[in-house]
Amino acid sequence: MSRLAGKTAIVTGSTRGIGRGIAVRYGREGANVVVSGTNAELCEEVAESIRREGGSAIGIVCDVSDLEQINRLYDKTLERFGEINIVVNNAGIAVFKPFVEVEPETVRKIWNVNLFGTFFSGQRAAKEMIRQGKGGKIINMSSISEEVGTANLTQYATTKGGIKIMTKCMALELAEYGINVNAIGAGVIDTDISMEEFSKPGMREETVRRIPWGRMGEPEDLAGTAVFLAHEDSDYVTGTTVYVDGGLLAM
Ligand SMILES: NC(=O)C1=CN([C@@H]2O[C@H](COP(=O)(O)OP(=O)(O)OC[C@H]3O[C@@H](n4cnc5c(N)ncnc54)[C@H](O)[C@@H]3O)[C@@H](O)[C@H]2O)C=CC1
Ligand SMILES: C[C@H](O)[C@@H]1OC(=O)[C@H](O)[C@@H]1O
Repeated sequence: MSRLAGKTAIVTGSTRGIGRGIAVRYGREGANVVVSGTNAELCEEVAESIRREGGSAIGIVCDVSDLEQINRLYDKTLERFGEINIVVNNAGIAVFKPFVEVEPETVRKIWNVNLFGTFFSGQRAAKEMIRQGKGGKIINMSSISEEVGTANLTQYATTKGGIKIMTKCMALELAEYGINVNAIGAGVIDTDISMEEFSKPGMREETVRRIPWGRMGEPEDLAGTAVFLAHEDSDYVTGTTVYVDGGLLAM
């Protein structure tokens, strides 16, 4: 289980949920992992949990909606590990609200984290990978929401649709450098992002009822795909979304 030995991976928004699951798995696969998020203590806590298992990890604070902090994340990673081979642009937020009610500040905030953050972290990743001249792997966290509409999530789904086409355009531009750019299209995963929504009466049961696999996903359900897209086994895969959704999109 050392499929990523010798590689350095940044995972944005990895203090909990899906990002944490990916960071922990990357640690088990031998990568140097940079755990990142807006809370310094939590970054260090997750990095420490990876080190306790024998992995290599550090925590670096980064709010991905701030370009200066993105640049600091990459500078510090290079300072510590010398190279960046894998970047998972996972940080994301969602607010459930009807289209006709959602306020401009909320929309701006979501677009800044989900779109601006993914775009400019990806841009810096690409610049470093081109400079290093060894290719690289960029993985953007998307959703089934890039493909199907969801009521009350227009402000969020718009960002995932954007990430879908961003992934394709980046893949085209970066192919000549041997840099793969792909997305993971997650289904409904049991994390804090939708905790409030799923605590409404009947919501969880109704959602699970629609999932062919019969349960919501767990962060661990995505980790294997994240390893595949970070590994040379996926060298001929680029510009696409791999859906991990328990069959939701098959309906
Ligand atoms: N849970 C789900 O059902 C699905 C989630 N996703 C996506 O997966 C990604 C991770 O979400 P979850 O783990 O589910 O949610 P979560 O809320 O548990 O985790 C989100 C992570 O992003 C971090 N984050 C938030 N704002 C940030 C910022 N400005 N800068 C840096 N980090 C920030 C949070 O601290 C947290 O670590 C998101 O991009 C989300 O859109 C996609 C499809 C389904
Ligand atoms: C925020 C949603 O509950 C979550 O995010 C997604 O992208 C999925 O479609 C889930 O519904």
